[in-house]
Amino acid sequence: MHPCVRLPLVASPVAFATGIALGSFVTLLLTHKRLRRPPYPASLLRLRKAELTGSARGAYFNAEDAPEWLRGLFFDPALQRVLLREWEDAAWRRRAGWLGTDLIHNPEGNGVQVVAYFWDAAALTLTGVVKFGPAAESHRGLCHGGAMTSLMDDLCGHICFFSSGTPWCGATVQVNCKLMKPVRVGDVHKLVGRIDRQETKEKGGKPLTKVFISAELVGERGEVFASLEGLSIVPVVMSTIDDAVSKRSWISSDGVLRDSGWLL
Ligand SMILES: CCCCCCCCCCCCCC(=O)SCCNC(=O)CCNC(=O)[C@H](O)C(C)(C)COP(=O)(O)OP(=O)(O)OC[C@H]1O[C@@H](n2cnc3c(N)ncnc32)[C@H](O)[C@@H]1OP(=O)(O)O
Repeated sequence: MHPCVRLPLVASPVAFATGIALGSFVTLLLTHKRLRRPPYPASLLRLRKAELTGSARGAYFNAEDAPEWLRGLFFDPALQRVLLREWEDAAWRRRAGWLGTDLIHNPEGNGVQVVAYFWDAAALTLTGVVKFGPAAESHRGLCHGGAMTSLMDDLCGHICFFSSGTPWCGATVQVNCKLMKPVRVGDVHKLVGRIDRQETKEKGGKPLTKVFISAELVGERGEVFASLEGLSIVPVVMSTIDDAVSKRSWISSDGVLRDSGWLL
């Protein structure tokens, strides 16, 4: 056979191997690039609180989305804006092992929503902007009492975590909620909670702290719609998964309290 005729037979395994090598190289490059890509949305890792004013800036709820009477929270220097990655970044939330959407912090939700939390570390006070959507309805045009109770449970858990250096350090064990006025679908109210006192004692050779929490859901004219007397206990290990997400810590800078999940 003429050597020219045999050439493709010899060349094809070489071309095949070269293709494989090239393909692997490109895949490696892409993977490497993906691993090195800054966390999404990258801007949320860098922005100072004062810059979180408009939706173009990244967070799903900002000063310009808030009613006038609550806008000051976004600019109060005593308050840190809380940005947890699992609330803001749905793709990361799925990748990191969450199974669904947060009952209270779902950007796409239309039930009861805390759309922004602000932490005052000196006063141990947590303030939230709360929206009540149509999925929270029970009586015609009015919200379900469970919407207010879920809200209070969320505050109780978070106030305990924000006041501590590590996440998932405790558990809410009591949410005693007083429902005082009907909340209308479409209302936007302010939630204010605080740590009233803490009692530490020894249990099984280890310290156990009871954190007593109170809170109110208030309207624009100061009317109280619901109140809370809550109790959390610390430490309690709630997560059964031992990974980097479970070991997150707080990053406090430029008026923002972020979880270290933004770095994962
Ligand atoms: C940096 C990144 C951060 C990310 C943060 C994400 C945040 C997400 C936040 C999400 C937040 C969302 C919302 C959420 O939070 S979601 C979590 C909702 N909470 C739960 O699911 C808790 C369920 N309960 C339990 O699992 C157990 O009860 C635990 C494990 C907590 C305690 O069982 P354990 O067997 O270990 O303890 P113990 O029974 O010896 O009790 C110890 C002490 O406590 C007292 N006690 C107990 N229960 C009650 C009670 N009901 N009322 C009054 N007191 C109570 C008890 O009398 C005793 O005191 P004393 O009698 O010795 O004086």
